[in-house]
Amino acid sequence: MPFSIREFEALARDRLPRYVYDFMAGGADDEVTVRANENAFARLRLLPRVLRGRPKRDLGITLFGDEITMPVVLSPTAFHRLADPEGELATARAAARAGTVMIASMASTASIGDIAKAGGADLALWFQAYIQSDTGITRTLVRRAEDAGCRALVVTVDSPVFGWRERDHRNGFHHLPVGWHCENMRDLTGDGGVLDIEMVADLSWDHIDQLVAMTDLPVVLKGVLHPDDAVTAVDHGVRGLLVSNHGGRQLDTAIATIDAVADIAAVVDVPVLVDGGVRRGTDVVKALAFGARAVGVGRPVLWGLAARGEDGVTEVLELLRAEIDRALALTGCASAHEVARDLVREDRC
Ligand SMILES: Cc1cc2nc3c(=O)[nH]c(=O)nc-3n(C[C@H](O)[C@H](O)[C@H](O)COP(=O)(O)O)c2cc1C
Ligand SMILES: O=C(O)C(=O)c1ccccc1
Repeated sequence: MPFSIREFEALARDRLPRYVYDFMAGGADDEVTVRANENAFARLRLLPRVLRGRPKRDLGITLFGDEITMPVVLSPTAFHRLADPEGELATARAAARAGTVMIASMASTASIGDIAKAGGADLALWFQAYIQSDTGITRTLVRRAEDAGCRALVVTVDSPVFGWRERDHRNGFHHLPVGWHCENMRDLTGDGGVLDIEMVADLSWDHIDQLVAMTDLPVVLKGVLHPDDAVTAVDHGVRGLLVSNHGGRQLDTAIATIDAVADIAAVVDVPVLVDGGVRRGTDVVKALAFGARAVGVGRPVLWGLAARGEDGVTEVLELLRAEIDRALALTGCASAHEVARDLVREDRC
């Protein structure tokens, strides 16, 4: 069994067709931000406390009333069937087993209803949506998420247009293999077809007002990086923020997310999550120190899924759990809530 997420990535790379690995690993333009997300974690150094007498650690946290067993959620990623034949159904089972949140992508290769069934009653399932230009379509997607028992709605706002992914262009990867579809986009117009997901360039805060009014589910904005946008979001009824640069797949040279999260957590009272470049338990502790309630992982889940299916996702999540537990012990913290800002220092060199 691999000993680290890095080793899972190597296994996945060996197993996947080149164009699939490139789609998953790659990002926009020169991939500066893909690398920056990971490098920014490495640049931060921990300043541990000693002799605080803690027999064991509590990794649990609460999100919108649901208790989850560790401060790690599965960020939404498209097309899990490219990684494993069971696709999102395997991911949902692994998330349920781990006792954490799965954020299912609108671009899933299984429908939100089928994902909910696979995960079972214990899975805290959230749905990620791109707001569509036709409000009726957006409303239908929201109803499907509600009917599936989703506990929150995550609206991705960093994608008014699609990022320029050079690897995909080089590989000619623009569509799913024949016969596979974004199952959430089926039967939206009454003709039994599957709609393409639109990136909508004129999205505005009005759309967020509309969406918040459309549902009783808590709305989380994904892709906020500027503290002023975070404050505005809360003013518009948004109940949580996922600080994200889409894993470096949208705006290249965007700030590393761990460098953005503290300034956002400082100005809002809602739960703040962060994703991008989390590969070790120590990364999670750094995010908690900067005020995040939890982190999201995108690619690590895909590496587990590609390497060993459902068990691979479980192994990735359990590796992270063990690493977080060890990092908490070694920094002198008894729980996720005890991680204080002064545990992290910028590296001086
Ligand atoms: C292959 C792939 C597909 C993704 N698809 C989506 C998506 O459908 N919706 C979305 O909001 N974010 C999507 N993302 C972004 C992730 O939710 C997340 O922000 C990012 O992967 C976090 O960085 P990490 O991969 O370094 O953990 C995708 C990321 C990857 C790598
Ligand atoms: O690849 C992505 O990052 C992504 O967000 C996406 C969205 C819709 C369809 C396919 C991929």
